[in-house]
Amino acid sequence: MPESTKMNKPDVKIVILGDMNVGKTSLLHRYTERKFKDTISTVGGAFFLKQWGPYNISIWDTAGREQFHGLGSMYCRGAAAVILTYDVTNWQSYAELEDRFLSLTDTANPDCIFAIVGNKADLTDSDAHVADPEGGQGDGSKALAPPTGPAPPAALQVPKQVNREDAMALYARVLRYKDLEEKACLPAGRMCFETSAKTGYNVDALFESLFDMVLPAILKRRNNSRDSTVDLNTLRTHRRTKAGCCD
Ligand SMILES: Nc1nc2c(ncn2[C@@H]2O[C@H](COP(=O)(O)OP(=O)(O)OP(=O)(O)O)[C@@H](O)[C@H]2O)c(=O)[nH]1
Ligand SMILES: [Mg+2]
Repeated sequence: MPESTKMNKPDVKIVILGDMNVGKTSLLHRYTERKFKDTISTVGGAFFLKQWGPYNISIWDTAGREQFHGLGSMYCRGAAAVILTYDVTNWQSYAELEDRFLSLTDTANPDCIFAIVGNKADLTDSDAHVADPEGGQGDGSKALAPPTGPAPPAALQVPKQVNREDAMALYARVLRYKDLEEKACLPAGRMCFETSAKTGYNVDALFESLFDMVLPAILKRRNNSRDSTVDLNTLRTHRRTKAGCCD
């Protein structure tokens, strides 16, 4: 049975946002199916459930197309983590994150975690052209990802328009937008990733470090709901006592 059909209610939610064509769906395919396959532009949104230890994590893929923009804040409602994705060869896709997508995260959890992800690193970076040697099966087991051949000659590489420093600067601005103290948050170095859905470069590292980072949010939610649970036995005894006027 596929992993996604035997799952229960999700404990926590992660949302992938970003402009159309940056590779959001491809990142999710790469992680869940260990493949880079043809995609069609996402309509609305779709989600995948991942079991991580005893917890169920839902990962929401959203549509980057302008016409679906209004749905973004709905998908972000209650999110414990948001992945802001751009294409490293496209400056506009980076600029759009702040102009168009950041405000959608107003509905996320107050302690939501943000990751900034520059995808399509294989187009610019020969390291990213090599399949991720840590590539796992998506279930925690590790296997070598298929080789992807030699890196393209430098002349065929696309110029990189967005650098890691730009991503780290955006991370700092996101924290300011959220009114969060930089010192109290996870450091930019851990939250900015360059990935390639095509080769698998850094894809497991992205998703699996986020899964670990949202675990405290799950535990907090469980504790809160335990605190607000009413013990029916206590309540019944109390009611009976009151009704009988014996107290
Ligand atoms: N070279 C390269 N191409 C990629 C990569 N990721 C995605 N692509 C290509 O980029 C195009 C868009 O990929 P999608 O995953 O559909 O993009 P998306 O962000 O989901 O787009 P929307 O659903 O429209 O918001 C496709 O042609 C992919 O094959 C990557 O890491 N490297
Ligand atoms: Mg898509």
